Amino acid sequence: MNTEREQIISAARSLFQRGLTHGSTGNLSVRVGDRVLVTPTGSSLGTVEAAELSLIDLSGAHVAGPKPSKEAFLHAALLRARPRANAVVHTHSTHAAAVSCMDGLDPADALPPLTAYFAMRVGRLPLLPYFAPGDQGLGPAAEEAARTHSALLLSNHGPIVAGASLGAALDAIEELEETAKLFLLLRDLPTRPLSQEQRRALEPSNQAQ
Ligand SMILES: O=C(O)[C@@H](O)C(=O)COP(=O)(O)O
Ligand SMILES: [Zn+2]
Repeated sequence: MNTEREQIISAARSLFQRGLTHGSTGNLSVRVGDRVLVTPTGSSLGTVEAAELSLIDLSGAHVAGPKPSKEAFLHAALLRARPRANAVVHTHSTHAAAVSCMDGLDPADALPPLTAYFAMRVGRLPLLPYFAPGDQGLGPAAEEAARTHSALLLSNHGPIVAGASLGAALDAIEELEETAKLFLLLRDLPTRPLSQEQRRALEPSNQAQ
């Protein structure tokens, strides 16, 4: 059984090696009791090591290790809002980041349910207002939205997703990225998303993640 530290490093490498994060963007966290292990600020997910992870509490306060991600407060907000979630992943994956910059999106439902897998793994995707990275002013809106949604899109930035496990959060953020890609590919074509009834039949219950 991998430790939480090893799980974070394995997920970080996987995201980086597949181009889902670049440079020193993105951050990951895993709940450990009433503490949270989170990647340190300024680190590359391609090279960060298990011994370099930071520990915060659920208020977002730094407890031990190097200075945590500047988004530690957001990770803590999602974990507070979703007591059954145990992991949070944030990336700047290209297609989701592109959608986060588009004008005219429905802020309550930023991507249509193009596929069943999106409806199952992501559900509805709120678009949160723009705040500079690390601006704690985003915390209350993120916490409120996360009570009823496991995935959020940060305007002009990228997605952040909570899951019951790190594997579940990765599945969901990867599905969000693939659906953003489909959405951009299909922009000039007539498309037929799932109906509201088809969508509702597949959406995760808020309690399940
Ligand atoms: O976009 C940003 O600057 C952050 O949201 C980010 O992705 C990386 O920040 P750190 O985790 O503080 O390195
Ligand atoms: Zn970011």
